[in-house]
Amino acid sequence: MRVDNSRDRSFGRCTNISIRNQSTMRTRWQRLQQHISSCCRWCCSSPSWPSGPASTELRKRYKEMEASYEGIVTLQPNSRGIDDYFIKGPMLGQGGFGTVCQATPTKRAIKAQPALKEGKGYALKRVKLPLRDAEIEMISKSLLGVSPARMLQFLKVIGGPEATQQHVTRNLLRVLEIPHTMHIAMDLLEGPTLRDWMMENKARVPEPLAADLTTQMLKAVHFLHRVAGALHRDVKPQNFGFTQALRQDEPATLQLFDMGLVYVLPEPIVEATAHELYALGLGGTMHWIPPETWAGYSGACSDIWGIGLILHVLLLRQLPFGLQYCEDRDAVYLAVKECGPVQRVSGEASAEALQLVQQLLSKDPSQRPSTAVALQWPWLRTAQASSPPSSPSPLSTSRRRTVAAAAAQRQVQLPAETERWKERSFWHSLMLKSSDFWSKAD
Ligand SMILES: Nc1ncnc2c1ncn2[C@@H]1O[C@H](COP(=O)(O)OP(=O)(O)OP(=O)(O)O)[C@@H](O)[C@H]1O
Repeated sequence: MRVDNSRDRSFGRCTNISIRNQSTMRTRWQRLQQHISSCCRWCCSSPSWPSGPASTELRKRYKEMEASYEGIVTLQPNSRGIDDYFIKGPMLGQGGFGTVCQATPTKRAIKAQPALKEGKGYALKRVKLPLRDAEIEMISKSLLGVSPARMLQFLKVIGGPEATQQHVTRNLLRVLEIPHTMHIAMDLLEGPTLRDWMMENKARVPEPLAADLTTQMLKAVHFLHRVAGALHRDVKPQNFGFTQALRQDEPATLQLFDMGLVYVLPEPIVEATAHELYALGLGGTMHWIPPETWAGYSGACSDIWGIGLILHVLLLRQLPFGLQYCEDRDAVYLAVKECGPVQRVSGEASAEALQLVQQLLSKDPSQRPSTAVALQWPWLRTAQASSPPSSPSPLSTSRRRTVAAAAAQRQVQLPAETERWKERSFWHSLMLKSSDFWSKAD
């Protein structure tokens, strides 16, 4: 069914946007929202796997996929554990949903997934699965919503070599430790996250570099939409990372990682579907959620909003719409709901750069350029051609990121108590995790 946006006029003009009717999914999602806050309190105190339909289906799906894809392993209780597959190293980071450590694959892991290389370091994310069936249904919404064949297609794309070329961190092996843990082995990002880099570099980013980073982010999202056929739903600086430690005068490669909220679509996005919205409910990280997602809808154009916000921060060192003043969910919701066009701050960025920011941050998602259109934006080309290639300045701390190094960077960079509240809350918004949002949800 195609409908206009009349169901929620408060979010502005959304004419000509088709919304796929997924009413059953929506009802299910609304029901599941009651459980969202408890997602952050997943625990594995009970040794038994829940026996409801969603968990049975999930296990069945994994078993089916394991049989035809080397990127999946399921481990039964009392059989082998993750330690038979990876030798764990230092912690790399902790998100709201998982902890990530460095790890090298054992022969067994390489046998399971030959793309893993002996002696090479990978990032291993450990996610505790919920024990309640409703929560399993919620986090597996995407997995259970498409056919196993389609899901396999998606996993193969994000585990394949093209992902690396297209600025997406490869997900190589998923190990489901029944009953309670999922491990995901990814390529290791050796440089800082974009958030850590932005926090260390206080100056505004020169336009050629901002254009280069924006192009890389757009390419990543374009690949996810058009080739992998999925929506990311959590585009923010915390989810982009540099593949290598940053060095003066060396170009830096940015990659999109953290597929935790990814929604796999039945088919890849094409230009004709780039503005379709799907009733997926509310999801993402507070300050980075676009207007239509607050109203329960997301589409490819919703991922564009996050890139617009990042570009705004790169160019102007602040979030638009007064978002940096917003400390809670209601304030963020109101700021986005009431937002108008991005204001031009004269002298701070070129008119051409601001024009792209304004388009990416159109309140009406149908007015946002698709990734294909944005990648052709004249400013992205002219800005990069206008000066010799610039590179992001290296961070002062350790080249290889470890939790200690990242924490040290943050400690050094977080503004002191005496500094303005505005700036403190801006940095605070960059530190938020998607789970912080949910834990504060009603
Ligand atoms: N491939 C990787 N290479 C290096 N470090 C990584 C990698 N993936 C994740 N990390 C580190 O682990 C941290 C947490 O990872 P991730 O963002 O995937 O967790 P999350 O629980 O989904 O987070 P969030 O709650 O923000 O969505 C990241 O901020 C990053 O520092």
